[in-house]
Amino acid sequence: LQILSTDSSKKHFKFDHVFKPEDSQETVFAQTKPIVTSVLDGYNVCIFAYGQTGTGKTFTMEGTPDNRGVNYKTLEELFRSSESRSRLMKFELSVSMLEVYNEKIRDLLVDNSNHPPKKLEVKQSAEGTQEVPGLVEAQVFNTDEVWDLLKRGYSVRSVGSTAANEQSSRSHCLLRVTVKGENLINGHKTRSHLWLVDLAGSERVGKVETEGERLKESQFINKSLSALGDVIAALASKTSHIPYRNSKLTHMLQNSLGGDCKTLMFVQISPSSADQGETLCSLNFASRVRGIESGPARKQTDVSELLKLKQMTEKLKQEEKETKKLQDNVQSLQLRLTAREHICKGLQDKVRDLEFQLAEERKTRIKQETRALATASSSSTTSRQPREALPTITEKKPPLAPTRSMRMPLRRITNFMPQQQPSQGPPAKRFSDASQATSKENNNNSLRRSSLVDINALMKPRRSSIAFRPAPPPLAIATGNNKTLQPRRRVSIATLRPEPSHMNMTTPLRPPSISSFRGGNPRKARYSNLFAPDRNLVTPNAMKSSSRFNKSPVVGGGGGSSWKPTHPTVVALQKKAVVWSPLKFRNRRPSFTPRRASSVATDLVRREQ
Ligand SMILES: Nc1ncnc2c1ncn2[C@@H]1O[C@H](COP(=O)(O)OP(=O)(O)OP(=O)(O)O)[C@@H](O)[C@H]1O
Repeated sequence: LQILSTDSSKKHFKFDHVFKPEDSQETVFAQTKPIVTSVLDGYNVCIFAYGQTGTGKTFTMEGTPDNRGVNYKTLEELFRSSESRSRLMKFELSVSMLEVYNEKIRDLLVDNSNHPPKKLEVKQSAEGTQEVPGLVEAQVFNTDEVWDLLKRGYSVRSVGSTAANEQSSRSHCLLRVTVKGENLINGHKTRSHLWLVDLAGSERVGKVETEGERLKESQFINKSLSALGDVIAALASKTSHIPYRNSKLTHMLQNSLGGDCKTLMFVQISPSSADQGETLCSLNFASRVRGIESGPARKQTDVSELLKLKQMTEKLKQEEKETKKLQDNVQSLQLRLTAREHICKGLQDKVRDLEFQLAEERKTRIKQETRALATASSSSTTSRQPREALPTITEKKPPLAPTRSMRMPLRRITNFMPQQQPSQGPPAKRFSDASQATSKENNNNSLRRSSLVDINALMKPRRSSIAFRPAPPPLAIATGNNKTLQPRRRVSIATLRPEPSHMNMTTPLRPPSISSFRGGNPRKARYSNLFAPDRNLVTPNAMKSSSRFNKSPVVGGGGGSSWKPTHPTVVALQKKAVVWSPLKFRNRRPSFTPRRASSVATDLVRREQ
């Protein structure tokens, strides 16, 4: 492009394409179409129009209903191209419209007539791109919807009348087309943006004679365009710091200006020589933009999907770690449970064995007891004098000289065999109690009666029909302990109560006359002699004429006031061992027949003497 100045100087500018005044919208878009369709391939694309106010930027981008501009034709081409690739790719198109008016972002697709405009800010997303949270993003499926949206946005755009343009754009208008593509073959997804920017016209405040609100708008417009120029200069000079955030416009177009996107800029100039200076400024600015060497464009994958996949992968790894940890815990618990079950099984087996052993022992014990009972029963039938009771008698021997309380009626102690009854306490206990009672010589009669009653009650069930001398324990015999024989001496006291008609038996105090023995039954006489005490050995009780033995009433007797012995009494005292021979009682009643053990005892007594 060659600019002829008034001073005949020429300035040459080199651009990719120079459109002539007669070129149509189709001609302009024909040069634009290759780059806008790059958005379908996953590239970010930015197209913006820069130039002096009133030079046709809005006409180029928006166009008129009868002569539609790049915006509409771009979307029209995107729908057509996506349709042609529908076998390989699936696309979703959505549109956003906003304007930067006096350094404020306003959503053009929101009806703000009834409500104050919502404040929007530029934010950097996690993917590193600049986003405007809250901005309406309307999905479109055909060109009619696109045209309706564009008309609605254009209608609310801030437009004012200036000296240079009756419908001057007082803001930067930005149309953002978001394309989401998915490769139907390999599943690869892309998400890219196409920015179509109609910049507010640069203008010289003094020349356009702006004032008031228009002047303020012009100042913001020039400030933002100056920030855009600084960013372009920085990018061209490849400085380390790019001042994108000096204005909302440059901040929002950060990725489109200096990133890995494809950028196209229209520069509208005025053919009027009067606008030569503005034209040269615009051409110089465009020349700097053209000189920017940005990196190669890069296809934009769907970063959101990538981030989701990355997050899912990390979450999956974390869950795998937790799962492995839980599995280890479960395995450990299973091992512990198995060990516990083993221990429990061992204990159950032991309990079962013990129960079985206990049952066997119970059976054996029942058998032994049954056998013992049978044996005891059989022995009791043959002899009602169980030997089990003998040790009790021998161990608990009564005193030699029983006291008054201990003394039993002679008739009562005759012919009984004390037996041990655990339920009533051992008889020795009674004797022991009685021995304690004997330490008190002056017991009253009531105590004596109670003792007698107890003894009678104790001895009543053991009453035997025979006089019996039990054998001493074998151990006592072996050791020669003579004391084991003393209980025999106590039991050896026997009272014979002959029939009133046969007074053949006598006591030492009342010796029978020889004539009476001779005239009577010789057997009884001999038996009486056996129990006759030694005349030289007499117990104190027996020596007393007033002995209580003589005065003791006859149990079950006639109940006379003064008792007199009506029959002779034979007393075998303990100092006088009674010796008899079994042969002498061979023909007697079985109850009078002494046992072999008794004979042994007798022999021992004899040796003792
Ligand atoms: N190539 C063109 N063919 C026919 N008319 C045009 C052409 N370019 C611009 N115009 C007309 O010129 C007038 C101003 O154009 P436009 O509003 O597009 O300028 P602008 O650069 O957007 O101005 P501003 O910056 O103030 O908005 C409009 O009426 C428009 O119809």
